[in-house]
Amino acid sequence: EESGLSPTWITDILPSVIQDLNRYGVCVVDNFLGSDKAQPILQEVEALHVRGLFEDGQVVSPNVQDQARGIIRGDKITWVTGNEPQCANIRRLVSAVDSIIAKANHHQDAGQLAKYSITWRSRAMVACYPGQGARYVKHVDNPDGDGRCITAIYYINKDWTPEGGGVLRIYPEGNSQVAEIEPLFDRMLFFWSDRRNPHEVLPANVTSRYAITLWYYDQKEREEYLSRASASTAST
Ligand SMILES: O=C(O)CCC(=O)Nc1cc2ccccc2cn1
Ligand SMILES: [Mn+2]
Repeated sequence: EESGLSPTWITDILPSVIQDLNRYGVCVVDNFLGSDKAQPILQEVEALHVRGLFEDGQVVSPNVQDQARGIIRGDKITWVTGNEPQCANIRRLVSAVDSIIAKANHHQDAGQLAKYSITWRSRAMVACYPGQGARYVKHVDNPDGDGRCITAIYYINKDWTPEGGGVLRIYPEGNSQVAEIEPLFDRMLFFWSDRRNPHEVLPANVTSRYAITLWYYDQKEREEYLSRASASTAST
């Protein structure tokens, strides 16, 4: 794949990613990279963890009512660009996801994806839920138009069982169906980042529930958000 051409597997899964996002707002791809490529990614993440690079997520919410509810998220996170020396395999994952998102965005049958121009993405957020019931309360990733249009989450939990917990529950807007996504090894998940997909992480019992998240930005929404933000700081 280093030739820069997208591997055939990327073009093969593209239609189902586009179709599922348009139809359900959510898309799950199992055996995304194949275990021989997924395993080294897990090892890099475990190495980051062993080296103590994970910090507590936002342990207590800035606003009071959330504080009254106690911890709103129990994840520990670290951000990587993928260019760090020990993250070569994470970088391969990131470039594979970049390629899928770019091709889907420009595909002639992109549907709702066509209204976005996805020109930017976040760094990779590597998260670990340390077990003992760690969870993330129901929330929307992008409730107020900060530019994020697609959330991409890659799970790397070997031999996951229901007792392990840590299921991602998505409540697709306008749909009575709740989606329960098990954080399985080498599973890739895409969903719209806005209010269409409130979601929560149910209490995790396994020692470490790992996931790598990327957020993709729509250029127009991002620029409008930044100009609003700068206008508000200018006026203060
Ligand atoms: O790991 C999963 O299955 C998803 C967890 C999740 O929703 N994480 C998450 C993490 C976030 C960190 C900072 C700001 C917003 C955030 C929104 N969501
Ligand atoms: Mn989220």
